[in-house]
Amino acid sequence: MSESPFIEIDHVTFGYDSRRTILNDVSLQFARGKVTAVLGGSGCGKTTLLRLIGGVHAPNSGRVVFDGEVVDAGNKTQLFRLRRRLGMLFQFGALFTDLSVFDNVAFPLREMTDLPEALIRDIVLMKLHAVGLRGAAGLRISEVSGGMARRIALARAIALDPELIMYDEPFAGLDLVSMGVTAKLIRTLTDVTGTTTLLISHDVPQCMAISDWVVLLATGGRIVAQGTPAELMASTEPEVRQFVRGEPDGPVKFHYPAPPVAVDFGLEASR
Ligand SMILES: Nc1ncnc2c1ncn2[C@@H]1O[C@H](COP(=O)(O)OP(=O)(O)OP(=O)(O)O)[C@@H](O)[C@H]1O
Repeated sequence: MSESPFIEIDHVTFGYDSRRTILNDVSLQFARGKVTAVLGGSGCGKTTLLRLIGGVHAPNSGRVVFDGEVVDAGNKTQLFRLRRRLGMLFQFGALFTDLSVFDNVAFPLREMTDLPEALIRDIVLMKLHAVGLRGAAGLRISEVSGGMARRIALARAIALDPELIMYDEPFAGLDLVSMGVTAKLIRTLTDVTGTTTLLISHDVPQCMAISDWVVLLATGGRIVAQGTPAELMASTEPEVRQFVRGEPDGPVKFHYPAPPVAVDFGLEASR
């Protein structure tokens, strides 16, 4: 990577408590202006990684570097400044259901800036236009489909023109068409605005289709592999193949270690 990365995870170890390490000596880089996807099974620490980047938690050791600045989870002034540069699309959108589409997108602008309402209106309509939903501004959230809700959440995430956008499971719960629309939108927004995009997901095909770089993560934050989608799809490494093809069994076993079936069902004396 020639240019300095926008985000650097530098030998980070983290656990929510002392009993269990969630990320163990993880080092990763997220390139400027690119879409990077972090793929991995449930519980391997993807969301935790986003929380560390956002300064919600501090690593036990190692550093998170945000555009050259070490993130200090204890420094409120710094966090406020950095979070102003960060857009976040939460799992399932997390929209305010009692507000209109317009007010959901306007929310961060009203909370974080002193812009006059007339300007806020123009920005909100522009952002909704970018996701194809300017015409839906007056609807209530209860009146929109799941796919539309995801796009509204996207419009809200880009309201403040962030330099980094982090998407937590942007495809979860969507039908195939809405998934494709959302994926294409993430790619287009990155290209048009030059943001750095970080995407965490279980969805291999969508991530492969829109990412510049893909990281495969396993339990403990172990990096199984990383590379361009083409490199990973062509890999002959058994664990990578299992991952990208979604095969139920391979180096990662379907069965959690257990005694033989015959022993558990009393068909054979335990050894
Ligand atoms: N606030 C918390 N306190 C304690 N443990 C937590 C907390 N949040 C997550 N964990 C645990 O940390 C591990 C990693 O969780 P994380 O949400 O980062 O995984 P993930 O890869 O994003 O999973 P998923 O794909 O299911 O969202 C899990 O075992 C989870 O139970």
